[in-house]
Amino acid sequence: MPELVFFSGTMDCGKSTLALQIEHNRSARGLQGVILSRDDRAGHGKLSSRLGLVRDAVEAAEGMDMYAYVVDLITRGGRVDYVLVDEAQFLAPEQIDQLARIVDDLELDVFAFGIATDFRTKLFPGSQRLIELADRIEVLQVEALCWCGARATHNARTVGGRMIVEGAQVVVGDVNQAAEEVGYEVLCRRHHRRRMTSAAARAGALSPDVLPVSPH
Ligand SMILES: Nc1ncnc2c1ncn2[C@@H]1O[C@H](COP(=O)(O)OP(=O)(O)O)[C@@H](O)[C@H]1O
Ligand SMILES: Cc1cn([C@H]2C[C@H](O)[C@@H](COP(=O)(O)O)O2)c(=O)[nH]c1=O
Repeated sequence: MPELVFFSGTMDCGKSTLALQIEHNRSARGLQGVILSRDDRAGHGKLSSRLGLVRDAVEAAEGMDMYAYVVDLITRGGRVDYVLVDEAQFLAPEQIDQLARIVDDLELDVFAFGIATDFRTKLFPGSQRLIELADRIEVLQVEALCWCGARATHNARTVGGRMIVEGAQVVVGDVNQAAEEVGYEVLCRRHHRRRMTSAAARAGALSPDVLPVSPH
């Protein structure tokens, strides 16, 4: 039975790596996938992993009808055995509905990879729709860790290592960015709530009175 599967986890937990592995294993057995991505850090039309692998992908642009794209490919004689989408959090909810229609009407597996929540802990609209529609949600087994050693469950946006809570929902970026650049850091909920990034924790350790921990 074909499925819509949402592989989810924090940033930097191995989602793109798994996407590339799934594609590799299937293509090794002669299966042909449609590989889509949206706003990958490596550029438009790319699917990249921090392990260093990168491959070409179809850019899942704003307004693109995912169902019509696959139907058109098949109508023109192309072979499609499955569909894979990275950075699926950036898709519009209606594009997720189109992915579900690919599963139901074309009977193809669709594998979507993405983070569920943004730097303010709010669901991305695309991820919300995936949670609503997916046959299965898989949480990645390789845990990203907070600086305290606990499992990281949330994504923080940082400038110079300090957590910020204002700004646009979508800002393409990476973890471990140089100071002053906008970047991201994965944290456990406790430290996300306290806005305590690794840099803030280091500063707190140097002068314990700098960062009183709010009980709220
Ligand atoms: N130098 C490295 N050696 C081993 N593993 C690494 C290295 N750099 C990154 N990784 C692994 O890659 C993971 C990030 O993979 P990636 O697919 O880019 O994540 P995601 O798509 O979830 O943001 C890290 O959690 C880590 O396990
Ligand atoms: C938390 C958060 C992240 N983003 C962006 C930053 C990256 O470009 C991607 C996540 O990529 P990854 O492969 O999972 O590391 O999402 C964003 O735009 N807004 C956010 O709040």
